[in-house]
Amino acid sequence: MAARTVAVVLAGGLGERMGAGRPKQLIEVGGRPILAHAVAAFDAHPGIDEVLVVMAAGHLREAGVIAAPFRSVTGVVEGGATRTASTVAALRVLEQHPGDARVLFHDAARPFVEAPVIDRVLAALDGHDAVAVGVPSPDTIVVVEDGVVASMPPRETMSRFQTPQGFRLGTLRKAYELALADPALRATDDCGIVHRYLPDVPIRVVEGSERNLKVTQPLDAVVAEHLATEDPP
Ligand SMILES: Nc1ccn([C@@H]2O[C@H](COP(=O)(O)OP(=O)(O)OP(=O)(O)O)[C@@H](O)[C@H]2O)c(=O)n1
Ligand SMILES: C[C@](O)(CO)[C@H](O)COP(=O)(O)O
Repeated sequence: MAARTVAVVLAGGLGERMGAGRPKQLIEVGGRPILAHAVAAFDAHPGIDEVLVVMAAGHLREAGVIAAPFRSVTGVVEGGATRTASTVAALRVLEQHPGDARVLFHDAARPFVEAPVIDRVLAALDGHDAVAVGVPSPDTIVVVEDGVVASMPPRETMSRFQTPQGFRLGTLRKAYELALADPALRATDDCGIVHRYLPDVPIRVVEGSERNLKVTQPLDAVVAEHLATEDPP
């Protein structure tokens, strides 16, 4: 199979912090589900060949209906109990793709990812096997241990990670192979897996966007509704 560029939209979570009684990616903002916004961003991007949706168990039919209008969606598959397990489910579906394929993992909970951010990730994958998206932190970030400050990294070195995170598929496969053999595996994202298990692989960080927020708690849904209805910048 020729190397393609695949966007995986991770929608396998249950949205417990949102407390909406159903996965937050099914909630509507600006008149359509959060999941539809995220899928639409990749479907419309000329650099993306296909989109794979990973959905929470019990909600595949609903996700299928949402994904149906998008021509580049090639599948809606069931996720796992953790974000990491949902990525593994996607990697299984992508088994036939060659190692030099480009794959972008995006949180369905980030409905307003913009084309320039996707452009930057794709461009950086020409020179790097792993790419993250980050924005500067307006707050001072500290490491807290046992309720006291253990260290205060210089703020200008701090970046808040967003998605999509991009990889050459072979590199991500290798990182996950090592991760899955580790009984102490814990990670909040796919770059975390590469950083921990393939520490010699540089992870290029490109500029994200403040609009690319992750809808996590009820206040985020209010902000998202506002962003969905305001005029584009
Ligand atoms: N088992 C999981 C958990 C999370 N995700 C996805 O990873 C993204 C970021 O996760 P998060 O914001 O934590 O979503 P939830 O897990 O749904 O939220 P919560 O932790 O509040 O339950 C979301 O798009 C979510 O659907 C996933 O695909 N599979
Ligand atoms: C991948 C991520 O969005 C980067 O900020 C974040 O780590 C996801 O964390 P979550 O706990 O699954 O929301």
